Amino acid sequence: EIFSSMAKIKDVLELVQDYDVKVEFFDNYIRAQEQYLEYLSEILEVAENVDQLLSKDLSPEHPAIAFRYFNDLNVIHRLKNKVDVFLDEERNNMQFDSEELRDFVAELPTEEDLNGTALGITRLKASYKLNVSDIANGVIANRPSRPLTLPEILDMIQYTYINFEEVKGGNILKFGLDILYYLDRTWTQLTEKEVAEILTLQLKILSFGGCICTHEYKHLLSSLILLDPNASVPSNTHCISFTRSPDCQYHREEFALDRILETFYKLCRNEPVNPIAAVVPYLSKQRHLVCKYVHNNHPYIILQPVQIEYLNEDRPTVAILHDVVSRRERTDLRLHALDFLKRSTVTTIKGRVPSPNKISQTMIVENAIVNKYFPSFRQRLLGVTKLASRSFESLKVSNYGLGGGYTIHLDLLFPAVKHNFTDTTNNRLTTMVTYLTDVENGGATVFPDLGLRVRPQKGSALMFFNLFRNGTSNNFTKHASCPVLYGEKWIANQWVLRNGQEFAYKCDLSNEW
Ligand SMILES: O=C(O)CCC(=O)C(=O)O
Ligand SMILES: [Fe+2]
Repeated sequence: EIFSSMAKIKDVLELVQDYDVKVEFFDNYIRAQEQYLEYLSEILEVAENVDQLLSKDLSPEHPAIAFRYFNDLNVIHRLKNKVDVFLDEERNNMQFDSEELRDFVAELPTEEDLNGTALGITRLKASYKLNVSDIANGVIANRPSRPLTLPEILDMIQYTYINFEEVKGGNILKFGLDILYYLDRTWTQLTEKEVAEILTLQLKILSFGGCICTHEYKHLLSSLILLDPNASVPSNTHCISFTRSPDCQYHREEFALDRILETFYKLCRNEPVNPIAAVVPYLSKQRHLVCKYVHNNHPYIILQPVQIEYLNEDRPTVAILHDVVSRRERTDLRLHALDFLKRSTVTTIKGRVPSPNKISQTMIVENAIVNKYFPSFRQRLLGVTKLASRSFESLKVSNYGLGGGYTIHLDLLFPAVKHNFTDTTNNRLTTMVTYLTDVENGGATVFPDLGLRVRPQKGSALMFFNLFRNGTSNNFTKHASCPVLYGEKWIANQWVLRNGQEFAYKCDLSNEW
């Protein structure tokens, strides 16, 4: 009882005064909890959004849908710092595992992923001549999805130009401008703020292209200033070399590509192309091309011979080996690879960096593992090619990403010595690209010089010889993977080195097969 003693009443009041400090603590605590709850409800909102998309059975193999997922999930990632601060201050007395939340957030797509996705879409647009209205309407490869909202499109364009300096390219500039012009023409109820945003982006892109003195730039600029006199105007900081005409008409024209790129893209779109003149004499034999069954008396294929389909008989030999990987092996290889996949990299003066030419993740399956877990696959390749097993490299499994592909290249380990006739380096004699999946749309392997296009067929291997008999590089084998337009592409590459094949493939001084 307190009321019956004045001394005790005073005591209580003093106690409350002492407690002020603690009140501040509670105040902070509650505010932090409120922020945290706010953060969690933002996560929930995004998760519900994604859930709703997923429940409509919309596949992330659809580039526009993938962009939308990433854009949504990135919202959570951007709040990462908030949750980190909260968790670090140990004010979390929530009923769930906060480390788990931290791990979850760390796995979500970053700005770099959004940049990569947006660039993937620009690559698809350029290589497959996609039309901007389709992209804006969420239609890719005739697969529909919900039209992108204006903020989503603007986000997509913004993300395209993050790290722009590193990815300079006409098609990338053209992508943003094309979509913005499309928006300009089609959006009827844009707010002033949205128009200003579009104008700012247009100016920014034009300035990337070094076009700030043009009539067009000045015109856009005056419209922007009218809308927002305080607008911060992007200035020309990057004057890049591909501005073709002084009045910057490039956004209305297609970029001129060099012949080989042009051929590459045409092959990707399955348009007819002619092989280069130098290989025409060797292609004449194509009339006699055969499709044959081979077992070479090899125990693994004697009961189930392998069908070889020649696409080019000579200089270089290009063939498809049908059904060399079983369904079980294809699934097991993919499952095995999944945990180890790493972004394909190249070595530069700055060390190993993500390869701009190969948009995929890869992993190596060592020979011991291949021989133990995938013996039939290995044996079938040995049986059909009659090559010596000691020169088989480890298997390299790759999975391409969004808009992922591999630009034109030769499969040589030592490109620097490719014209040296006294070359004794142990280069790659044979490539076998084994397709572990079909690809719904895109993702063909193409040979621009030969005018050849090979559509991935699960279980089959595309085989070609990279070297002439004298050991020098056959540059007609340059090849590329078209970007995956829709679906998923998994391959396993089996390279076979030259040394050790002296009996299987005799060498001589000729540069012929
Ligand atoms: O993915 C493809 O179709 C080709 C792959 C390739 O050329 C390579 O990995 O060297
Ligand atoms: Fe290759």
